[in-house]
Amino acid sequence: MSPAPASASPADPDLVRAARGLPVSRTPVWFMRQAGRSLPEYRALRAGTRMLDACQDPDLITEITLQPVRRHGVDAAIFFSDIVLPLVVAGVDIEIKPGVGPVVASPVRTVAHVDALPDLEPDRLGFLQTAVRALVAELGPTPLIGFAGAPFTLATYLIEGGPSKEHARTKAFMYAEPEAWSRLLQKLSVSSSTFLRAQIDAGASAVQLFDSWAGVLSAADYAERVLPHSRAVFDGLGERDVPRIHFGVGTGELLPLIGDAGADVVGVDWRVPLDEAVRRVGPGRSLQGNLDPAVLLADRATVDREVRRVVEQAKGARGHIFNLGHGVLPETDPDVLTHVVELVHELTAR
Ligand SMILES: Cc1c2[nH]c(c1CCC(=O)O)Cc1[nH]c(c(CCC(=O)O)c1C)Cc1[nH]c(c(CCC(=O)O)c1C)Cc1[nH]c(c(C)c1CCC(=O)O)C2
Repeated sequence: MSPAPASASPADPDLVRAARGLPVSRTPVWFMRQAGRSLPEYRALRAGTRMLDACQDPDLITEITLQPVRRHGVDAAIFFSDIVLPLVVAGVDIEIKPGVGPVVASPVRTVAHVDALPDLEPDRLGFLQTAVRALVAELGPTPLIGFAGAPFTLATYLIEGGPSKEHARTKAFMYAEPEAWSRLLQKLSVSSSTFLRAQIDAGASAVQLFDSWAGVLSAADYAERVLPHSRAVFDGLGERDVPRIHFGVGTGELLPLIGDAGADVVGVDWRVPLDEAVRRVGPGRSLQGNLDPAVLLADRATVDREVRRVVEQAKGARGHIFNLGHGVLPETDPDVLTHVVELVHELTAR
């Protein structure tokens, strides 16, 4: 029996319809890192609370997730959390240092370290499901995007012990210990899948898998040593019929492959124009992106010109979700974000 076609009803939000290549009333817009330091109300709410504590407090999660929806009128909320949270909940000692990023107390450097990594017990995610349910009730028709980190990007933090530019230790481990590498990525795929399932089962309408640092790999290494594990994350969602978005930075050479992980939507950074991305990604998938976040720091005429260019270059895509090519920079003026949402809606109203 062939699988049932992806279902969608006219009542589905534009984000879900664009992800499936169906007609929309206007191009949906949201921003990676829309909740966060560009918003004074976020900085006020976070004052005195550590990032990973905030990520485990249902009231804070709910309020922080809603802030950008209220302020900007974006077409989706993204669950406030972090890609390392499933590891933290499982018991791995990780801190998110302000201005640095995730720092791991005991990096994974040996086969024994891999085998000692704790599994994520789904019943530890009650706080997350409480927050998702509260959010879905508050959001009404606005969809909530759930997310997780992809196995490769999570492995870079575990192996390097923190953020890194070259990811040399990660690659060295991948080449030197192929079996342990595969076991590590397999463990991470299970935990990311568990994290996504918890969000979908509590009411998330779409999911995004962040493989932020996959762009440091050659296409051959990505295809052989990474992609199967990202695919396992999506496969682990089973019959849950929500659109799947897959994104990484600097993935120009990987665009023909990334969709094969099982994505309905491929996220593109600012390096590859969307008309070229359509050719590289191929048919049957929508695109998300790809305004350079730094453009938002420029003058209004430049912002408008670049927004128009992105909208124009997306015209050949099966569906388009407007976003930045990576996260909102903390120094961004939030009024510019609101303006971009209005402009995209105005330019694409049908
Ligand atoms: C690589 C990665 C991380 N975390 C994440 C990724 C993948 C996305 C990407 O490529 O940017 C994912 C993430 N992190 C956060 C979100 C929330 C949802 C959203 O996009 O609005 C999401 C989707 C909140 C956050 N995650 C983090 C913040 C800032 C914490 C603070 O407010 O002090 C937020 C709002 C911390 C974090 N966490 C991470 C980094 C590099 C940092 C920045 C450290 C810093 O510069 O201070 C790891």
